[in-house]
Amino acid sequence: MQTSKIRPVFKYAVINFNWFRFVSNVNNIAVNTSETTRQLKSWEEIPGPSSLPIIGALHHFLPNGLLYRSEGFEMLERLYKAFGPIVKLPGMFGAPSLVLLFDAESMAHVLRSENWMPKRPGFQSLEHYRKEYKKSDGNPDRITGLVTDHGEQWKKLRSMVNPVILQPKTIKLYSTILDEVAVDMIERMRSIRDENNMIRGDLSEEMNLWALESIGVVALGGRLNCFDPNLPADSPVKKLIQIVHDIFNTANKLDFQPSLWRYYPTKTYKRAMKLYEEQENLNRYFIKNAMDKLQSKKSSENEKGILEKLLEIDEHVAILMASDLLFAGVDTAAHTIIPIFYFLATNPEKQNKLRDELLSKSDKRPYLKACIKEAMRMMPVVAGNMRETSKEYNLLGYKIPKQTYVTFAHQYTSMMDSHYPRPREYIPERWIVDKDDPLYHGNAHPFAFSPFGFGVRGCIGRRIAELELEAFLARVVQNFHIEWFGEPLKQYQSSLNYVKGPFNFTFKDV
Ligand code: HEM
Repeated sequence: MQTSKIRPVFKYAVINFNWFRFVSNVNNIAVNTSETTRQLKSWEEIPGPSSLPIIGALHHFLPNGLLYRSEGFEMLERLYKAFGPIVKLPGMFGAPSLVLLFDAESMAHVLRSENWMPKRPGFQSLEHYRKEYKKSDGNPDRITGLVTDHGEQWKKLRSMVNPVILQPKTIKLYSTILDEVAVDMIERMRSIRDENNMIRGDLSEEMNLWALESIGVVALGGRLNCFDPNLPADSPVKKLIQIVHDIFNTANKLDFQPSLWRYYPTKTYKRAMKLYEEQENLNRYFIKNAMDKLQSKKSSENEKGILEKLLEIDEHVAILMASDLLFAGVDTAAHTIIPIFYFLATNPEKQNKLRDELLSKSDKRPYLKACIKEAMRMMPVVAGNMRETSKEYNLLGYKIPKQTYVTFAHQYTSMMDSHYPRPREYIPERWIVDKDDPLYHGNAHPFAFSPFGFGVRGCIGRRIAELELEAFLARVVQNFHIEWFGEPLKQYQSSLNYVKGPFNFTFKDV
């Protein structure tokens, strides 16, 4: 029996078959005995892969099993086809189970009902590092970050930083500098192309450099010089990129797959603690440099950026947020832009249409936004989302206990033809056509596609990410005609959906 056959359903604060060590045992939960509740079908009756003692659902991953050699979208498809819109995924090795939803209305019900104090499970090992392993000031109520805090601590932090980070006026401040980053990246791409117009080396590494340089100007208020052609492999920026990537992968093993780290310090646990510490030290280095630069520069009130404004509120909060932005904003943006290139390369008429819009010099760029959205619908970097329920639910006639992990299969629902006609075709037009067009995106359930999450806990970096992607994509399409050859681009799953090479792109000057 190979545990490597256990593949995650989807992740990033998201989903997996096997990760549920910290949820209360569903059997211990008090059951509401109202008339309606009694009529509901029980937990045991929720359809899903059968579970055997101890090994749970592992046998489904073995040859002839339903989920054999499946992962990501394909695994979701098999589960949906076999069991329908609500699926119970049995836990393994004593871990609790989770409920997977393919029904957009049920997703809406849970997400809206949980929107007061939403709990998105995930990254428990990072939470453990920040709250227990470090024990830096012995204060259990100490705020540790948006990714790792829950309840009142999370709410306090989020309400402190929302007015700064979500403020359209503040975000707009970064449009010029993000465009400068994009222009510099175009230069770099030109300089590292080979005679066939392909990027030498690993394109995903290059896109990570672009993403870090972009988020660096936002989180730290200055350039990190990621595009320096002489950057050594052990430079702080390269180290940070590697560490962020390693953390997503290591956290995936600890937080989403069966692991005994809660009971004794496993090898992966020790590696994770080291990684978290290295990341903390690197962040400290970057933040200190940024703060030194700020001190030597006098800025006027209306020029203040995110770091300066957060520093005025609280230095601890400013440092935490800079760290979280550097963590959450690199791989996500890098592995979103590559699929966008891919869909434009494989749909040259759409690429030409986009270029026409960009060259028209109009201030409004609806097709640019539509091209980005459509790629995110088809190949999202975050496959879905999750909430831990704070109360009991009736979902599609089944009783869902309090403290259940409910996961939303957005990667799948955004590809259902009941929501998006011709779902496997890249049609950016669907996001801009009028209501009477059958492709009109408003015909889809509003919760079928949700790349940045939902509500008060939704992605705080959404506007920043959109601005970065728009600035860079515009420059790329203005400068290059992108082509693709060979097999279709594929994703592999870790905490995020990563695209994997070979990256058979050519970037020809237009
Ligand atoms: C295309 C890029 C991105 C995607 C698809 C994405 C997606 C998401 C999603 C799905 C969530 C969970 C939301 C929820 O639970 O409802 C999230 C949370 C978060 N994202 Fe992003 N994100 C992206 C880029 C960024 C960037 C650039 C930053 C930093 C500026 C960022 C910072 C965060 C943070 C800090 C959270 C946690 C928020 C909280 O729990 O309060 N993300 N993101």
